[in-house]
Amino acid sequence: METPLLHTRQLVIDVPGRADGRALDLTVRAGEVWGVLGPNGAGKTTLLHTLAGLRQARSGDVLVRGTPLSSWRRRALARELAVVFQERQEGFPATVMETALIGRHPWLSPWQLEGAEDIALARAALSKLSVAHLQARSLATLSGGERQRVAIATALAQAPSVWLADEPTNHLDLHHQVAVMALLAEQAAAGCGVLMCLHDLNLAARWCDHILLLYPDGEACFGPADTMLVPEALSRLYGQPLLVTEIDGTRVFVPGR
Ligand SMILES: Nc1ncnc2c1ncn2[C@@H]1O[C@H](COP(=O)(O)OP(=O)(O)OP(=O)(O)O)[C@@H](O)[C@H]1O
Repeated sequence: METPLLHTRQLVIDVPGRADGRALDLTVRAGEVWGVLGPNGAGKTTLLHTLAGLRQARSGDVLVRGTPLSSWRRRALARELAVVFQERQEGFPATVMETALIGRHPWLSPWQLEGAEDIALARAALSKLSVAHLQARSLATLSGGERQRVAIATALAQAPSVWLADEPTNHLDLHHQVAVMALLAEQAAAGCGVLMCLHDLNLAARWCDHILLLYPDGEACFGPADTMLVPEALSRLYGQPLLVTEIDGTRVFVPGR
């Protein structure tokens, strides 16, 4: 069988003060869209950062194309993995275009300047996220949703094989939430692997084919979306009664009162 884009071996993430919970043997293959669901503090961001090699695991391994993260050179890894962070700190002042071009850096040699092709790819990514008209603007002047779309455009310009996205629909209006979910699904259809943390069950049900449920005590279960997105499991996950119906072939969840 083909080497998966991303997999973990007995991975235990390091959530301070928490027992180990379930060691994860996850496999994200080309074409798959994974949603990670769980209540606040369950460890979704910690998992995503651990998968990206930004945070040390307590134990176990993360492998990209069958090679442990520790064996990858940073630049080569950045050609494979893009991370869309939940909240970004303002770094130095940068324009939208300069930000999108950062996505091209893994593809350039250390002191090489971006070329016409990089600029064209960055512009195409900004267009795809409907923020090309903002390209000369300082990032600091953007709205929350515009900034989120620039972050996703930057990852798109990076042309990764694996997308790790932390609540990618954060700050987005409904139309742009759908546009971003469609973009991630399109990336998967083109051969990428996608793993994202989500709070919106309905977006997860509509767009994800695999789901990981992460519980606050470190327990977890995962599998095909239709086996995971069941009201009993989700009600237990969030400590919140849920009702389910089906519209247009997709499960729709409504909180109980
Ligand atoms: N550096 C740290 N020191 C102490 N505790 C931390 C640290 N980083 C994370 N935590 C704790 O680890 C737990 C998991 O955090 P994490 O951000 O992964 O949760 P999450 O599932 O992404 O939550 P949310 O839905 O609120 O984004 C939280 O209780 C958090 O407070």
